[in-house]
Amino acid sequence: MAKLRAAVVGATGYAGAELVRILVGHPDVDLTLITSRKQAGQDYETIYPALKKFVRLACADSDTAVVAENADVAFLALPHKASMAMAPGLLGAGLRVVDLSADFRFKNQAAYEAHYQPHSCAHLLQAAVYGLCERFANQIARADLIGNPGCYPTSVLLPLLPLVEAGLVDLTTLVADCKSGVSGAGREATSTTHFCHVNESFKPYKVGGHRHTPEIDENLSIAAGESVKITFVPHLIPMTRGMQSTIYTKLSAGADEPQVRQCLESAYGDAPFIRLLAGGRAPDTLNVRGTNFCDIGWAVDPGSGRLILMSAIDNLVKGAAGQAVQNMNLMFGFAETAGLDAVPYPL
Ligand SMILES: NC(=O)C1=CN([C@@H]2O[C@H](COP(=O)(O)OP(=O)(O)OC[C@H]3O[C@@H](n4cnc5c(N)ncnc54)[C@H](OP(=O)(O)O)[C@@H]3O)[C@@H](O)[C@H]2O)C=CC1
Ligand SMILES: CC(=O)N[C@@H](CCC(=O)OP(=O)(O)O)C(=O)O
Repeated sequence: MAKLRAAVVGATGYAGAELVRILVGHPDVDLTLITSRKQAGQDYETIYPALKKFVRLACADSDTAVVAENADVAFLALPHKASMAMAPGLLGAGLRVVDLSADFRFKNQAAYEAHYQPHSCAHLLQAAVYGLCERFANQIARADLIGNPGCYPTSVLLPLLPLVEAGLVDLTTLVADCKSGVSGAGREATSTTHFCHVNESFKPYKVGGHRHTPEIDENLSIAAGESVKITFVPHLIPMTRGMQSTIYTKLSAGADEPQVRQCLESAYGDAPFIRLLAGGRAPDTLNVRGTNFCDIGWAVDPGSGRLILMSAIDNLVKGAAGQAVQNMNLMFGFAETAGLDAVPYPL
């Protein structure tokens, strides 16, 4: 049977490179096209030498018509705004699209526009499916356009959504304290992501105004059936990849730890990429590095009675490219783990 033809648009960026790495090892996919504007014409192995002997493609320019001719599915690993300029043309040509930017993550256009920019194809927002695979697999399977979730929202929503749906947590007391490796900021160094600024340093950023807050709020609110506002504080940590989120909340009246455990087990017992760590064990970014796993731990603090949820993902994999490929697997009826089943490094 012919393999599915896949294109990675923005293949020279960090999320794009991770997509290329995963897709060249995918049993059901032929990676037919990789693109970049600035590095068009350049052999990929000269850009990412680690992939020599695995990728024998040169970058094509990021042109909608060329992508449409050469692929059945397109991954848009582009900045916000660039994705919404390309997606309608690709959909119109019959491709299915997984967009890694925020352009198709929101149902609420006003919320998107308040934190990003005016939307140029807002008519697609309702048809697009939020690609949080463990929660929306049925809708994803039928979707032509996926808004792949942000890395921080993935790490916060996976532990929290089942508990919110079950009414186990007090929605007025949610706090998410999250840390990301520097690759989350993309390939272009800035004055705040430069080695000298990040090395041996640790700090919160965009406090009270990060664009992932409305994305988290929208999904918590849908799950709760009422407006929910979380306090979310991101931090930059001096490592290349990895994301750790610690979430604090009061339990609802009468709720306890065994109910929390049962709720998470019933939500994720069969989920191939969620690993539940019972007994207060803390997830560690080391254990998910390069993998599509989300490790989740929890504990009830005996003093305050607060529930503490903890999650660890690789921001480039479960937080971006891995989840994007998992979405493609669900859309095309492949095994959910296809291309994503490499065994993690134990250290
Ligand atoms: N890094 C991460 O951990 C995560 C990233 N994401 C999302 O994935 C997307 C890509 O992120 P990331 O890989 O980090 O970003 P990078 O800056 O590393 O890469 C961006 C890519 O897009 C191309 N590009 C940039 N501007 C444009 C444009 N205007 N039109 C067409 N192509 C363009 C670049 O190549 P060229 O300029 O040569 O065309 C490059 O290949 C973003 O939307 C990001 O929010 C999501 C979750 C996590
Ligand atoms: C460390 C760092 O800078 N992280 C990025 C978020 C990562 C990401 O790419 O998120 P989107 O998919 O929504 O763009 C940030 O805080 O903006």
